Amino acid sequence: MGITLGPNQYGKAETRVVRVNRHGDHHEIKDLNVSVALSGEMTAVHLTGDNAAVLPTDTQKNTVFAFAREHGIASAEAFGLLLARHFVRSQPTVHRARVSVEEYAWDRIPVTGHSFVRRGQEVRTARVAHDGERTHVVSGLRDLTVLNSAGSEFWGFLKDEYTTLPETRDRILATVVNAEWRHTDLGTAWDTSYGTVRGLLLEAFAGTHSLSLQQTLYAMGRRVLEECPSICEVRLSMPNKHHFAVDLEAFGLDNPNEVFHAADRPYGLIEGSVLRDDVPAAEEAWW
Ligand SMILES: O=c1[nH]c(=O)c2[nH]c(=O)[nH]c2[nH]1
Repeated sequence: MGITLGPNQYGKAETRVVRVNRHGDHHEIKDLNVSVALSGEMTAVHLTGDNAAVLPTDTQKNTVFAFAREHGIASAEAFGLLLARHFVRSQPTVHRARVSVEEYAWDRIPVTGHSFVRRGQEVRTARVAHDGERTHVVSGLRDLTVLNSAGSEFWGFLKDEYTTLPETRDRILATVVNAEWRHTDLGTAWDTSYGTVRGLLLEAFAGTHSLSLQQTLYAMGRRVLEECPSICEVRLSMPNKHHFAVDLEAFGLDNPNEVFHAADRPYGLIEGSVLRDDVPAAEEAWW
C-alpha cells in the first residue's frame, strides 16, 4: 500500500491588525482579522521535516503588520491583494497564497473625532424580579464594543518585581460595555429610556479623557445617574481589549502609534457599580 501526502496548506490565521490614520484629531480606523494560507513545495517539510521551503507563519504575521504600516489598509480586498502577491512573488517555494480578511465596521461616536462604536453588536437585556410584593426592573446591554484612538493614558500605577508594562500617555482604549441599570420608576417608557442610557454611556466613554478604564467606568455610570433620576444603580463589567503598538523596528519601520495588534486574551476585566447613596440597596433585584 502506498501512502502519499495530499493537498496541504499552512499559514498564520487570525492576525488582528488595527491601523489608525490621524488627520489632526480626526482619526480613521481599519480593523481587520487576516488569515494567510500558503501552499507550494511543501513535500519535504511534511515527509522529512526539512524546513528549507517554509516561510514561517511568524514571518507572515510580521508581514501583515509591516504592510499595514508601509502601505496602509485601503480596503480588505486591496490589502489581501498586496499580501497574496507578495508571498507568491517573493518566495519561489510558495506557489499559491490565500488571504482571507474579515473587516469589522466601526461607526463614529460624534463626541470626538477619535471615538468609535462597533456596528450592530449589542444585545439589549431586561430582568424583572417580583416576590408578590416588591418588583424590580433592571435593564441592560451587553457586547457594545467601543474604542477611543486618542485621549487615553495609563501611568503612575504600582510597580513590583514582576511589572514590565511601560507607562503610556497615549494608547488605544477599547472595551466591550456590559451594563445593567436598576429603575425606581416602574412606569418608565422603557424603549426611550434604553436609548437614552445607551447614548449616555457612549457619550461618557467618548468624552472622558481616560487615565484608566476604571475612571472611565465610573464616569459612564455617574453620567447615567446624573441624567436619569429614576435610575438608582448602574453595574458595569468592561474588559480592557488591549491594543499593543507593534514594534516594527526590525523591518526598518517606525510605528508612530499607527499599527496595533488587537490581542483578544488575556484581558483586564474592570467591573464596578455606581449608585445613589440615598436609595437602599436591593440585592434581590439582581437575583
Ligand atoms: O485602564 C487600565 N486599568 C488597569 O488596571 C490596567 N492594568 C493594566 O495592565 N492596564 C490597565 N489599564
